[in-house]
Amino acid sequence: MPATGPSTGARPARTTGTTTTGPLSAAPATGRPGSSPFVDLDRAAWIRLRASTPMNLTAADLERVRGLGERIDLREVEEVYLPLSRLLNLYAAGAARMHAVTSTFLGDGSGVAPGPRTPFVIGVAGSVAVGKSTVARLLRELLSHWADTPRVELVTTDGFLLPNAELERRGLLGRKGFPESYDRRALLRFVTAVKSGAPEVRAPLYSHLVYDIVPGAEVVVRSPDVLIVEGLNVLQPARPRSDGRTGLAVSDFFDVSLYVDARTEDVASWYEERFLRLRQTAFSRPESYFRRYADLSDAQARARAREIWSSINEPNLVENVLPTRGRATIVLRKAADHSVTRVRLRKL
Ligand SMILES: Nc1ncnc2c1ncn2[C@@H]1O[C@H](COP(=O)(O)OP(=O)(O)O)[C@@H](O)[C@H]1O
Ligand SMILES: CC(C)(COP(=O)(O)O)[C@@H](O)C(=O)NCCC(=O)O
Repeated sequence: MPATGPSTGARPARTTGTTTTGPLSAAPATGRPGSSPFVDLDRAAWIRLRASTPMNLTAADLERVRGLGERIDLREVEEVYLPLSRLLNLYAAGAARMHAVTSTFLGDGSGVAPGPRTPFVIGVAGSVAVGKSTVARLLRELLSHWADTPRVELVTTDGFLLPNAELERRGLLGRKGFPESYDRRALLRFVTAVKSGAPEVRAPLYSHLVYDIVPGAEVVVRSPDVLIVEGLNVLQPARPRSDGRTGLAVSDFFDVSLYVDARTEDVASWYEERFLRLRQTAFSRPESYFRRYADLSDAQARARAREIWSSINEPNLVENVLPTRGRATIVLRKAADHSVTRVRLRKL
C-alpha cells in the first residue's frame, strides 16, 4: 500500500502529558526543562500524535502480524504503533539526509565518498516475553507501508546463540539468553557488515521448536531500507577486550533503539500464559524439544513455567537486560494488558 502521509508526520506533543524524567522507575517527573535527556509522554499525549499520522495498515495486514494468541487490536496499533512507525520513518529520512551531506562534503570525485546509504538499523530490546517480537513484527509491517522505507527486514539475535552442544560443553545450558550464551563476535561482525554496506549479509537461524540452532539454515539480509535487530541483549555495552581496551558494541551500529518495558510481575505472567498456550500447540509436535511438557496438567505446566522464569529469564532480566534500558533511544512502557501507557524519547 503506498504511503499517503503528510511530509511532516509526527510532531512532539505540547505541554499536557509531556514531561522530562529520569529512569522510568524514578519519582514523578519534575517537568523542569533541561533536567533530563528524555521527553516522557503519557498515553494521552502520545496518542494525540495519531491525528497527524494516516492509517496505513488494513485489518488484513494486521492479521499477518498476529502471533500466537495475541489480542493486539487495531486501535492499539493506530494509537501507539502507527505514530511510532512514523517517527522511526522520519528518523530514517533524517539519516538519509546525513548520508547525503557526508557524500557532498567528501565529494563524489574524491575517491573517499561513502558509497550508497547503508540500511537504517533499529534495535529492539527487552525481557523474554515482554513482547519484543510482536513490536518488531508490527514495526516491520508498518514501516514497510511508508514510501521511503518499503524494504524492511528483521533479524532476531537468537540465531547467534551458541548451539546447545556448545552451551552444554561450556556449562551454559541453564543460561540461555544470558550474554555469554551468544557468539557475540559473530553478532558484532553481522551488524558491522550491514552498516558497512555489504550487499548480502547472512545470519544463522534458531528454532524455538527444536530449541537449538538449525544447522546450515540462514537468514540473508540484502541491503534493505531498514533492518530491525531484535533480542534480549542488543543494548549490552561493549566488553573490555583482553588488551584492556574497550571494543565496539552491537548497539554502536544502531541508528535508533527501542526498549520494551513492563513490570516484572506482568512479564512473568505473560511468560506463563505463553508457555501454557505453547503446550497445546507447538509443544505437542513430535519434533518439539518440549514434547515432554505437552502432557502436563495446567497446574504442572504453570509450575514448570514459573521455575524456568525464576531460574533463567528473571535473573537475566534483572542482571543484564534491565540495566540497558537507559541506553535506548525510545522506551515503551506497557501495562498488564499490554497497552502502552508511556513513551520515553531521547531529546537527541
Ligand atoms: N501488544 C500485545 N497485545 C497482546 N498480547 C501481546 C502483545 N505483545 C505481546 N503479546 C503476547 O505476550 C507474549 C510475549 O510476546 P512476544 O512478542 O512473544 O515476546 P518476546 O518476543 O519479547 O519474547 C506472547 O504470548 C504475545 O502473544
Ligand atoms: C531464545 C531466547 C534466549 C531469546 O533470544 P533472543 O532472540 O532475544 O536473543 C529465549 O526466548 C529463550 O528461549 N530462553 C531460554 C529460557 C526459556 O526457555 O524461556
